Amino acid sequence: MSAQREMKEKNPWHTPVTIIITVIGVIAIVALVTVAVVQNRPLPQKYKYGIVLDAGSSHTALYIYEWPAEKDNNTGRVEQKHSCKVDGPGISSYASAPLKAGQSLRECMQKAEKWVPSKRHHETPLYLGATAGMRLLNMVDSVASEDVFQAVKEALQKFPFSYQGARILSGQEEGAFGWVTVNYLDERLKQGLETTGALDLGGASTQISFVSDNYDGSESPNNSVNFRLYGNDYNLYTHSFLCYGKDQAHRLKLAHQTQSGPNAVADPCSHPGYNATKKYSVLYDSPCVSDRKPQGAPATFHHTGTGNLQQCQEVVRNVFNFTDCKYSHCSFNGVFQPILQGGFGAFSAYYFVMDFLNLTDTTVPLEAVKEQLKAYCATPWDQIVQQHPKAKLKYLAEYCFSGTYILSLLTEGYNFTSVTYSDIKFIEKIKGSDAGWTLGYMLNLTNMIPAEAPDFPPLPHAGYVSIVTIIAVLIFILFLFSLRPLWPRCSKQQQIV
Ligand SMILES: Nc1ncnc2c1ncn2[C@@H]1O[C@H](COP(=O)(O)OP(=O)(O)O)[C@@H](O)[C@H]1O
Ligand SMILES: [Ca+2]
Repeated sequence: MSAQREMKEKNPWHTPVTIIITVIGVIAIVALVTVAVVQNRPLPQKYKYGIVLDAGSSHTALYIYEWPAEKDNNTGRVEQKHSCKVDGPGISSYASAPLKAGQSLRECMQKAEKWVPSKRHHETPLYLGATAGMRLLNMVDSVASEDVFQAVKEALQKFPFSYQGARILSGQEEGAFGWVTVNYLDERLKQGLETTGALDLGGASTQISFVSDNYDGSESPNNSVNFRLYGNDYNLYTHSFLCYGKDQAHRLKLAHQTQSGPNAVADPCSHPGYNATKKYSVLYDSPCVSDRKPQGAPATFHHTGTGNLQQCQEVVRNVFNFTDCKYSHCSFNGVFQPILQGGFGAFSAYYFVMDFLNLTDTTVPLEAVKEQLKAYCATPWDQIVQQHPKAKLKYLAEYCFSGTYILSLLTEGYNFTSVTYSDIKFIEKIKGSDAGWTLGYMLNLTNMIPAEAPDFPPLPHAGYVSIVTIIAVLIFILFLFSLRPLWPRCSKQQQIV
């Protein structure tokens, strides 16, 4: 008993000085770590929002983007929170009833009011960008185009958001912002990685945008767009082909086919058994084809299908002009294009069509892709309708053409080969956000991509707290050791006991 008491008395941890020092030390460390944690704890996340309406030639879609409030101009954190497809056709189809263009947007706008927290409504920027459908309407009837914009503007201003305007994007903007979106979402811009090219297929126009080491902008400066993003300079090649979206290209092809016999078209790009009566006035109601209307054409023509891929490829080829090129390299129609470089993301109708045809896998050799398409085109129309009861008939009637057009555009138009075909990825979304020009457009207009690389804190929060804790504990241990002369000597006695 007495030996135990003696040992207790001699144990350094039981002397009043060391007990007090230890308690104070522990309290100090706990306080230090608590301050470090509390001071640097991420605040409850607050978000900001932005809304972009994509007024395409075939339809309008609304996108709501969201990003953490305190990191406006920082990293790749803007995400698509919600999208809404407007019912009905694109706004350019309302040329003769502009008010309806405005009304058509109401439903999606009301949904947007619910998605964006009401206290953020007034600071949420709202943009509408129109693409090739309105470019074409503006070309043939600029008054009608103004009326549509006026109606759209009045409809949008009724909502509590911060309306920032509605306008037609140039083809270059459409191409360049699609490229920004793809590379922003992939975090290639922030990390300064090699960028991905962007291929966008719409209904009325199509865009190709990429960075090539062989292009400095001097040859055909109209195709050049320069960006400085996160401290890197990009010299982007971009071109938009008006009338080469898949709906206008379909008109170009039909217009060409009706030249030879205006009463009937036996179309190798339509399925065997397909049969429809079409109006010339509808076919030629577009500046892309209006100059090709045959003299004295009847009011209608019979459109029937023969389902032959090889012949379809031949008629599709006719929509491109490969003859004159005054540059070192051209794609088609005498348009300059540098040598293709790097990977490409192909989105919008590229994806819709190739996904429907089960052809999004580009590791499948091009020849095998064509074989599959050949079999699809040759399938009788009634069988196609039966197999896809839910698909829209208008789309269904054109997937054979659309697939053929896509392959022809990529290989004969842009010069992808059976080797470089696998550099293309058919994509719909990247990390939950749709690929398209809208995100890039908003990032640009809100200055959300800085020209210079942002400064990052040297350590993440968890690393900072751990280091502070370890250093505090080490200092405390060192302190205890510095008090060693005060420690009673007990170890020998413990051994004796
Ligand atoms: N499910 C689908 N299947 C096939 N094509 C589709 C589908 N959804 C949309 N599309 C097509 O995608 C294209 C979208 O083009 P859009 O953005 O409206 O025109 P633009 O960009 O030329 O102004 C249209 O040709 C439309 O028909
Ligand atoms: Ca589009």
